[in-house]
Amino acid sequence: MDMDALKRQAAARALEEVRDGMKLGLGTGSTAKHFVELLGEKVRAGMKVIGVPTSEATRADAIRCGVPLTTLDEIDHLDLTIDGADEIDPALNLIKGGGGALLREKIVAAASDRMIVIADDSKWVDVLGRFPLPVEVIPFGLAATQAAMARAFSEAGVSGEMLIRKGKDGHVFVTDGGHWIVDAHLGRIGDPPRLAGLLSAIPGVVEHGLFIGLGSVAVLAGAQGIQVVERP
Ligand SMILES: O=C[C@H](O)[C@H](O)[C@H](O)COP(=O)(O)O
Repeated sequence: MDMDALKRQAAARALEEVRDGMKLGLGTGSTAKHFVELLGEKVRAGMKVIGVPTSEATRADAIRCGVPLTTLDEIDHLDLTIDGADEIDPALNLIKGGGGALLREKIVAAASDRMIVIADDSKWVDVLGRFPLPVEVIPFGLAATQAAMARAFSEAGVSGEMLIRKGKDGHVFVTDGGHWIVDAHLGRIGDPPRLAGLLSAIPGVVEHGLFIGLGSVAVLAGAQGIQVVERP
């Protein structure tokens, strides 16, 4: 089965957790897009839900699929967020932000009672870090911020190249919040909560792609079927 079919299966399984009347966080990326499309079918069949999108791309998808939207200014609490991930470890720590939406994704996940992470099972890893860690930064003082990041990496026992993300057009990638992303190629992150804390303490870092204690359940689709893993 191709990867896209697995992503859709994970999205369909997560949709079974959605109840009438729920306030939902809508994730970003190719897996979350399947969820929004399937949710749109339910809405057209009469289900009443309202969603908060985690990116301008998801906002456009949700509108196209007829999913009613609101914002975290109108409501301050969500029942459930469904989102993809770039890597998931057995503690359900995540790396997110491959699509650049980590900041809004984390704000929305943190405002939710539960977060279901949907993915094909290639995202499941023993140790996070093979996927470059996205760190959203303020362009002002970038060299100083990167130096502080290097110190944080060293304190957390990791190291690796930091690359400023470029878009397909070759220009610096700019997030929905107007910031830049540094992708840190760390290889192996032995202690994700420690690194998360160190990065969060750097003034020029707006947010990082380590999601610690936010994922409640992972729905993983693979050749052998669907696996549902609860956070230990
Ligand atoms: O910024 C993007 C998000 O964190 C995505 O959820 C993540 O990159 C996974 O995306 P995909 O489902 O396309 O692999």
